[in-house]
Amino acid sequence: MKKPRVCVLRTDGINCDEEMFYAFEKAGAESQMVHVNQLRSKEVQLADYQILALPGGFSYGDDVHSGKILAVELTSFLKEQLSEFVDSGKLMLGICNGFQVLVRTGLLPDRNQGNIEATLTVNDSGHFECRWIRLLVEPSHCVFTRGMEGSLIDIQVAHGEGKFYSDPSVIEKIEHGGQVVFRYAGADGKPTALYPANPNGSLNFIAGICDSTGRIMGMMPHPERYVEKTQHPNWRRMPEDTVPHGLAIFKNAVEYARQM
Ligand SMILES: NC(=O)CC[C@H](N)C(=O)O
Repeated sequence: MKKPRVCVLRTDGINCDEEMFYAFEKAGAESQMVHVNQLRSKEVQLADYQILALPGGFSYGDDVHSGKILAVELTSFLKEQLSEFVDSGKLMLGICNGFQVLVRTGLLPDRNQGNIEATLTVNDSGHFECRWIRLLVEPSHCVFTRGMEGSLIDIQVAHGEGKFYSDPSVIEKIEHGGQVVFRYAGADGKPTALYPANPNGSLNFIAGICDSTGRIMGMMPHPERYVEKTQHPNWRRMPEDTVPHGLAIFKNAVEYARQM
């Protein structure tokens, strides 16, 4: 069966692109590094891919606001291509800086390019948080977490601006629309506002959301950093057949994209 093709989008300051590339390859896809200028010049066509992956990092040095400049670039020069991509049933994944970009384009929470309805702002702690945390996978429309609902996953965060924040009416829409995909969880497995289990103070403990189709997903934590068992600090104590929690997310995406 043909491998789904993944466009791993790069630009100045992105630094999690190699990991994203590897995670999708490991999950059975064919990854390709694409610089945003290659899409702008039409040297590369977005339509040739089934998945668009926006990696983490510090695009354009987090200047103005994390993810802001890349978001403006995308909505200014690639708006139609992005809409066509989503409307044709394809997948988009934004991790950390990629999530910030998706929110600042308006593609999240619900495919409204140019209309920013939410933000990811400075962590309540006031500093960069880089460590392992735990997430609860919520029941949602998200195709990336099929079969994982209700489970707890171990994952790393690495961000300074990860606090999900928006108007209460937007939060309500996301909550009632089954668009909350991940929440920060405490040692008891329940969603929590308490630091350090919740690293940023996100409203409703939100760590990741999807659009109403479930095909655009953004999350602050980094699943691409846990696609090998040995990346987990306690890997020696884990059962032989443990599937790294991050890999499960990429496998779901690849499985879905195979059916296209
Ligand atoms: N790892 C990342 O993608 C970091 C995102 C962003 N630069 C922040 O600090 O919030």
